[in-house]
Amino acid sequence: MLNALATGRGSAFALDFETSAHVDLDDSGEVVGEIDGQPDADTELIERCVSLTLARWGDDPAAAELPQPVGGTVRTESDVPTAAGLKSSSAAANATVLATVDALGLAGIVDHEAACRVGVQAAREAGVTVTGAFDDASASMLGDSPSPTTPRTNCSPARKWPGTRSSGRPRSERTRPTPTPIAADRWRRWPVSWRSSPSTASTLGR
Ligand SMILES: Nc1ncnc2c1ncn2[C@@H]1O[C@H](COP(=O)(O)OP(=O)(O)OP(=O)(O)O)[C@@H](O)[C@H]1O
Ligand SMILES: O=C(O)C1=C[C@@H](O)[C@@H](O)[C@H](O)C1
Repeated sequence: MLNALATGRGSAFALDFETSAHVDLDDSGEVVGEIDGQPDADTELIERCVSLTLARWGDDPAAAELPQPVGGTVRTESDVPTAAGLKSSSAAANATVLATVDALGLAGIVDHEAACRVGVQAAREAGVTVTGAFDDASASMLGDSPSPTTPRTNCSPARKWPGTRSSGRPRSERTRPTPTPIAADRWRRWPVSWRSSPSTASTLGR
């Protein structure tokens, strides 16, 4: 294991903890997140994961027809302890992106590496990573049974995608680490795998 904070390059391995996400799409025009057992926790990361995934693949010709204006709910459950140096956020982001892909009817079509990158982007935007933590995210997504799929990278950004609004306390009152400014850099390619049930996806902890 190598921490990427010093050089921007790191490595990580998966632990046998499970994180699950359940996504339901609706016509609310907003994405509302919930973390099981943590009513005051910050849900911005998982909401951004849903929104970015919809923006990336919602217009894919193979995607299910979406409600308009598209929104939804996302709920995570996790065995990964938070704030323990185990990057629970990477597992939550991965599970949420995959559950959203599943809700779009694109499970098995969307490339797992690309899905992982969307979670990393959401983590950057939510301010829960310094480097992007692609090492942690890819270790979580990879698990123990790689299952490569055909890359599908083209989609149109023409549709208006949902913003985010969380239930519960105002953001200012919720528990959240101080965001750290990050430098823009490039993600590396990495094979990943995942397993899921309809609209629900699980990933391993780092
Ligand atoms: N299970 C989860 N579901 C949804 N969001 C989560 C989950 N775990 C973490 N997050 C989001 O990520 C943020 C940071 O989580 P955490 O404090 O565990 O830090 P981390 O960066 O994931 O890990 P580390 O402990 O290695 O620093 C949380 O405030 C929350 O917004
Ligand atoms: O947020 C980050 O950029 C990182 C966090 C830690 O988990 C590190 O282990 C990782 O390499 C990078």
